[in-house]
Amino acid sequence: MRITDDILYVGVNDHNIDLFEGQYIVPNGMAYNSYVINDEKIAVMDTVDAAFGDEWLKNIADVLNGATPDYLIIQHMEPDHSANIQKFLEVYPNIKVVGNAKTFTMIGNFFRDLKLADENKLEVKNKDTLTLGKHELTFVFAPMVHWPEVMVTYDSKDKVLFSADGFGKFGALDAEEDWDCEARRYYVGIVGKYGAQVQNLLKVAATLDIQTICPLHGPVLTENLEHYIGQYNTWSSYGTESEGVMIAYTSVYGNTKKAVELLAEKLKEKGCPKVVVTDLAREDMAEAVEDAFRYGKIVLASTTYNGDVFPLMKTFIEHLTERNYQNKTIGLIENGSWASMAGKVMRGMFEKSKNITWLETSVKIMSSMDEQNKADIEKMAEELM
Ligand SMILES: Cc1cc2nc3c(=O)[nH]c(=O)nc-3n(C[C@H](O)[C@H](O)[C@H](O)COP(=O)(O)O)c2cc1C
Repeated sequence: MRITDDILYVGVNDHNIDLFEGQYIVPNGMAYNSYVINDEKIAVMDTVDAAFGDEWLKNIADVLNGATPDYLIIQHMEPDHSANIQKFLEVYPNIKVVGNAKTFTMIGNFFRDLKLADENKLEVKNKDTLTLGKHELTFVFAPMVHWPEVMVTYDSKDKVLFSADGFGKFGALDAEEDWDCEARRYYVGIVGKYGAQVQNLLKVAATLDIQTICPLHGPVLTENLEHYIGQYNTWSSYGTESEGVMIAYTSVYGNTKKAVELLAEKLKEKGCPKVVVTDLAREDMAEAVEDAFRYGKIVLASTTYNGDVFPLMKTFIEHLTERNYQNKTIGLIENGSWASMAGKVMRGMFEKSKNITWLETSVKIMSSMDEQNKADIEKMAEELM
């Protein structure tokens, strides 16, 4: 695949993957992207997952027609991108691996048998440039987006931003699917905690003339870049992407679920633009977490369980607070049969979260809804509109 006259795609699709990063289901697989910049000097941008080393090397050889690369640029050290440095050196022993000080420390720690000679290393500092001929590359450090050694690379000739894991998504490149949905699940799940760092990077990106974004996962972005950058701006500022309400619940015997259904019905009656109801025991957790970040208003409804909140709700809230959940309006529905604790625990879990607005109305059910609960649900729906 040709991206510009001189930039070629040499990545791979993975349809064998079980879980991405040990926890995310990827029904449409995963792509590990890699690119060749073909100039007087030839640079390869990142490697791919260990399982695809041979396929990747073949892709490179196919586009190089016998030429030899000069540089292997390592933007990010997660092994799905860095696993084949050794393999690459075995085929091209005279190349220089380009990275920063943190990259080289991580190479040593991840790959104990890989002894990089000084002549195989080119250490760069933030904003350093590397000229390949017509192409001048600028390395922009992006610490904690989402690892400390991450750097992105800007090619001023073709106006391409190689964005490391930024602008990536789940799904192999041969899968036809909506970008926003799987890019949001990827972003919130994997980078969500580091909104402030992404905002810093977006500020630098705004100073560059970018016509193409080449991420390490997901499709190369060539059109409508304002949309993708706009989405990243919303996500990283913990803004509201879509109007509506998300209701996440757990229920053992179905009484909390009934209250949730009533609330959803009331909201729809009142014309709420979107009501998303999520059963935390049955939905993909990453999908639920993604929705909680997407909407500005959420309602958490949970049973009390052994003097605590139901475990799946606890896990869900931990997923939110761990990712710096903020700027949201939250309502609570709790249920207990003798000493309800769920509401108190749920609220307490957001103690350190910034800019949370609590609905005035909360709903406290004793086993099953009574008339007061129904009236409160009506009031809660009113408040959410
Ligand atoms: C294992 C277990 C532990 C529970 N612990 C408590 C508790 O500590 N306090 C309480 O008030 N209710 C407790 N309950 C009862 C439920 O919270 C209560 O029956 C609630 O109404 C269930 O709502 P649901 O119909 O939506 O499942 C417990 C239930 C189960 C199954």
